[in-house]
Amino acid sequence: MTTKNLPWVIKYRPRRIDEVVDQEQAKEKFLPWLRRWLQGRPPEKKAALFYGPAGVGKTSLVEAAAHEYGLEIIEMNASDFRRREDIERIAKIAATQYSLFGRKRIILLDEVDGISGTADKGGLDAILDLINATRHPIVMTANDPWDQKLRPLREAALMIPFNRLSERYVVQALKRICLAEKIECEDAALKLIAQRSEGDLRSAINDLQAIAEGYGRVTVDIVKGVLASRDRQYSPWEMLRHLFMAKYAWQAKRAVTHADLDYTTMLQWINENIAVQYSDPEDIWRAHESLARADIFMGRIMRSQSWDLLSYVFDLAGPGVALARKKSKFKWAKYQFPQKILLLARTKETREIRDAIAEVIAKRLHVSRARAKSEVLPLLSVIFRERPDYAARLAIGYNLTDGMVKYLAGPMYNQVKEHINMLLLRLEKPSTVTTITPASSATGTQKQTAVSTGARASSSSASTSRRRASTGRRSSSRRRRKGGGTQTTLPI
Ligand SMILES: Nc1ncnc2c1ncn2[C@@H]1O[C@H](COP(=O)(O)OP(=O)(O)OP(=O)(O)O)[C@@H](O)[C@H]1O
Repeated sequence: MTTKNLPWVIKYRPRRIDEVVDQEQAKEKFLPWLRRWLQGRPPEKKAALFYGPAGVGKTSLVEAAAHEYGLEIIEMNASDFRRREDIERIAKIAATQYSLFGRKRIILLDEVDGISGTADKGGLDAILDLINATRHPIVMTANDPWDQKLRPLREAALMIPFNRLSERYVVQALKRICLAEKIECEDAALKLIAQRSEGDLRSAINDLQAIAEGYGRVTVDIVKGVLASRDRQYSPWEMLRHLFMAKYAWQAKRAVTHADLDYTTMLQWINENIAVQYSDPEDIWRAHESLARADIFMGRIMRSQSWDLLSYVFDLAGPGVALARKKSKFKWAKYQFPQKILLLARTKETREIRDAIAEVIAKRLHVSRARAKSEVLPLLSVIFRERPDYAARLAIGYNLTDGMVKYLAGPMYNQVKEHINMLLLRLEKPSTVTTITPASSATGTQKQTAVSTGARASSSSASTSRRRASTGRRSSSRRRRKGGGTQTTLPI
């Protein structure tokens, strides 16, 4: 992926310790502890536990320090703590002094508060064993380290608190990104984003990128509009973005419960965008598995009206899909409109055109609309595809709209249109210009065009075009005699 497509939280993450802003107290505790490791004098507490709200620089500080001191990062997160072989793999690494290339290491155990209840007791014990045996610094991160079950970890680690960033620093960070991306950003707009983020720089940067990419600039009005709409409901695109970016189950659940879509359509949107967002086949498989279960519950709800099952749909379609991502790196994906919905829309459009053609035929041939549709329309379609010259006469004679001609002629549309134009030119005075003009009412809801000639034709209204269709040869020839020459209707 080029840096152009990278999420800005990744593109602009700190590379140096001094780029991690507004966390001076944390640095004051962490850096001396780390330096002792690097000087070969491991501190008494072999692990540090970074704790505090999301998006304030806990992981960034580890990464920046590793970069600055040339350390190799070995990283694990909560979902790996359950797999014995993963813990053993990391334990082996922790027990060796140097990496293959002679670099020192730092072990990062992200989100240790994700270890839940007794189910992960084995994982917790394995981490404690790791801390005892390690020959490398271990940094753990957590948002909420105060759970009773994490007590042994708290006791084994140097506790390092992280605070929410102050508004001033968030605004500064956003401004730097605006400059680098050459985006017009109003200071007051950045302030609004910062206030809204409540000290979570990750969420502020994500908001900035979404607004800048969506609107091309960041102004107070735009930010106000976007933030207000967010309090209401998520558009399908916002829902997907929040869902796939969710780090915690509650974020993913919020994305699906706030989607401004009916539940079945929402599942469709997620279904068709999983593979757009995830790249690892196993992640994709897991996400679809969870979504399929959500769909089964949805089916049950529709059949039995048991709406109490809805929370299972939300859990499986939200956290189930979001937390299925284990290996795929986050990327800034362009979500697509579900093809299934597009196809349904197209079918509706086609149905409307067929009805309109049937109406024209029924009036002309004095047959029912049903008969026109089942018996005449297929025949007409064959003629339009086989005999463009004759089709042109029919189109003009029946006063068919451009949409109708397109539907009947299919791939032969251009040929039929050519014949229509030639015919119209022959019928009119040589100086007349041939145009395809709007006749918006011909099929009710659709915007269509009727086949006509002459400069004034564009002003012809729907009712006159219908009248012309029924009065046929006499009215058109009368108009030609009068010298108006705006609409030609051919007999068949
Ligand atoms: N103090 C900071 N200084 C500079 N950038 C920051 C800071 N905090 C957050 N960021 C930006 O936000 C992104 C996310 O930060 P980071 O992953 O370090 O948060 P975190 O505190 O580890 O959050 P979580 O608890 O959710 O893991 C970073 O990539 C960086 O762009």
